Amino acid sequence: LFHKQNPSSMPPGKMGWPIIGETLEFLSAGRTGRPEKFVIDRMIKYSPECFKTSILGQPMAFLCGPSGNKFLFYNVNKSVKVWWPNSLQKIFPNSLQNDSNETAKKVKRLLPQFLKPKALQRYIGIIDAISQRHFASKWEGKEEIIVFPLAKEYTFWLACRLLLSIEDPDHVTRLVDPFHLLASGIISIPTDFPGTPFNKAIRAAKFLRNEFTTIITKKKHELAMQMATPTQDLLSHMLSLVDENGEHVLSEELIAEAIMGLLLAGYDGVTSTITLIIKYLAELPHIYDAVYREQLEIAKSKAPGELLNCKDIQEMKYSWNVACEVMRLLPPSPGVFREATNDFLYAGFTIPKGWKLHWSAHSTHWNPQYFSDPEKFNPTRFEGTGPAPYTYVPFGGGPGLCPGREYARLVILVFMHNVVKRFRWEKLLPDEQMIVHLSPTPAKGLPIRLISHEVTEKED
Ligand code: HEM
Repeated sequence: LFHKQNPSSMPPGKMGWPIIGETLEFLSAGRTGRPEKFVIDRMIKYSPECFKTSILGQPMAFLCGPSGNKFLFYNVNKSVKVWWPNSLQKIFPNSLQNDSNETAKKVKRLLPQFLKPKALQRYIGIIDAISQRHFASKWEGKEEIIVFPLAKEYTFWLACRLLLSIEDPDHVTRLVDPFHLLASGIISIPTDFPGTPFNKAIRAAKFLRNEFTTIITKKKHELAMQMATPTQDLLSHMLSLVDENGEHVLSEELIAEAIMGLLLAGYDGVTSTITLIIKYLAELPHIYDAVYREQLEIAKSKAPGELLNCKDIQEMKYSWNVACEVMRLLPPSPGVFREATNDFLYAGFTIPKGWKLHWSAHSTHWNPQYFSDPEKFNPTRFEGTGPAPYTYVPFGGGPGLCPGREYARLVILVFMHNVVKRFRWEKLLPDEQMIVHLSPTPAKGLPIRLISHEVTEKED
């Protein structure tokens, strides 16, 4: 399929306007909450395997279907390399995604050590404790809340604790807004004038870089004084790495950049998934009931005050299938970009060197060939052997598979446990639209009315 032949035709498709290409169509499909339409419409019109377009200032080929996904997962550093939009490269000049950077490679190799299931097990109790504190201070006693900003707080709070051991609420609050500005400026048209999302993101990145440098210096001091341990959080882990000569492996600058990248990678996707779980559970009472039953069993098995553990998480099978179905319908990460490092043929089409490539989870997640009635919410799709290989790809695949997926799973499941244990809820805006910029978000942040189980039980 992918071997070299005589130059063949370019992929079918439209390059759109000069420079902006089809960027506006791409962004507006997201803005109206139907990002999959950009991909699926073109697959139908041009080819189910590959089409060309021009977005974010670049000629680009979308490789579609399971074979497109697989090709892009496995050919990194062969026919393709990782590429991020120019906006991201300007915000993160030392990004971990820059594969030519040797030290970045070291950080990448280190991440799985901290983020693998075994290493994360010891944090389940902490995640539960923080989650309970979050519900006690932000949800309980309220009749109406807006979910998205609270989900952001929860996710960011946890990341600050698990990656950096920051516990002071004022400190977390000081970081959260710049962080959101950074996240929203990443996929934007890179015009650097005061007031543009891109400009705000660059300024936020500068502020956060300074903050993290201060945190790193403090942590270094604590480690030296044995007031912190190397395993207490990811930062301590990174700071404690020394080579055979006793020299520190990672520079402080790179650690600051790595932490920022990690917070960013983990923050948006998890926040979006949690918010959308609340949305779907409000819309689908039978799904809510099944999740509630599963979580209630686990809650009943615990002694008062006992925190969740690894075994409890294993019991949350149905809840995880629900989360997976949410990520199928509205993938938190819109897919990833690559760049062709030489001319090659794909599915009989010529892809020229320098062209950007994109795999989009929508090309399979919304394809009836792999997911029957794709628009239907059906968590049972994930039972048994589950979806066919390379069709369900919210976390990517192959060597670049997201190293944070287990972390995401724990944070999402602990949240589901604590929320259904306490409440039912109703959407206050039944027709609230979705917007997809980086990750999908309800346009008004998902305002809901909370109904506490205690109240319902008393009324019964
Ligand atoms: C629902 C939540 C999440 C989703 C949907 C998600 C999705 C993804 C995807 C699609 C990729 C790209 C794979 C590729 O290049 O082909 C990725 C990479 C990455 N993710 Fe996640 N992610 C999530 C949460 C997290 C969390 C919580 C962390 C960290 C704690 C994290 C850290 C990373 C890192 C460091 C990479 C880059 C890996 C590399 O370049 O080798 N992610 N993620």
